[in-house]
Amino acid sequence: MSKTKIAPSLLAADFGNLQRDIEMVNKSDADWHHIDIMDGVFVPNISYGMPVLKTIAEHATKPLDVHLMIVDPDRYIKTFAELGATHLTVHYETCPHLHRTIQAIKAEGMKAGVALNPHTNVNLLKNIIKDLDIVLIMSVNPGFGGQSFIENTYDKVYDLKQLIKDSDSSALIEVDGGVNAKNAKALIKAGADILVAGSFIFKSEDPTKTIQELKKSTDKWSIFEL
Ligand SMILES: O=C(CO)[C@H](O)[C@H](O)COP(=O)(O)O
Ligand SMILES: [Co+2]
Repeated sequence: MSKTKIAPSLLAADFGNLQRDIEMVNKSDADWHHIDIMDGVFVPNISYGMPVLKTIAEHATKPLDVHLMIVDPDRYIKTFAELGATHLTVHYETCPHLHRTIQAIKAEGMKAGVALNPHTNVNLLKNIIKDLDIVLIMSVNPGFGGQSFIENTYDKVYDLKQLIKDSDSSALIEVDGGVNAKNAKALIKAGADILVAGSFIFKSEDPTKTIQELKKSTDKWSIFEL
C-alpha cells in the first residue's frame, strides 16, 4: 500500500458541478481535498472564499488541506478552523512572525504547514522545522492552476528531506503545481509525501481513474525500490 498521499486541488474542478466533483474525490483513492485560497494581493488571482469553503466542507468526507495564498493569514486562522479545515498552510513569504502563526494554527486544533515559493530556500525553515507538520514546496509560481512544473523542485525536495532528517522533524513534504504522472515518481524518490494535482486530475477524461493511477504509480515505485 502506498504511503504517498494524493490531494486533488479543487481549483481545477467544475464550479458549476462542485458537489459532483467533491463527491468524486470522496469516493476515489484520493487522501485529502486540497483547497486553494487566493486573495489577489499576495498572488495575482482571486479564487474563492468562506462561503464556498463552507459548501465544500459540508460535502467533503476527507481531510481539508487548506493552502492560504493571502497576506496576513493570522486574521483568519480561527475562521478556517471553524469552517472545518484540518490542515492549514501559510506562505513563508507572508509571515513575519512565522513561529507565532504556526502556534496559533495548532492552538485551533489544525495541522500546521508552511509553503515556499519556487525561489525561497528550504534552509530558511531550519529553526522552525521541528514545529511543522507539513512543508509545501510550490513547483509553480502560486496563483494559477494549469502551469508547467518547475524542474528544480526535485533538488528542493531532496534538500528539504535532508533538513527534516537532520533535524529529527516529522514534517511531511507536499508538492503543489504541475504535478502529473510524468513527475510523480521522481518527486517521491526525492522525498515527497503528498502530491497535489489539479488540472491533471480534473481535466482528464476520467478523474477517478486518473487519481487511482496516480496513487498506484507511487505504490509501484515504492515496491520496486524495496
Ligand atoms: O496552489 C496552487 C496554485 O497556486 C494549486 O494547488 C496548484 O496550481 C494545483 O493545480 P495544477 O495541478 O493545475 O498546477
Ligand atoms: Co495549492
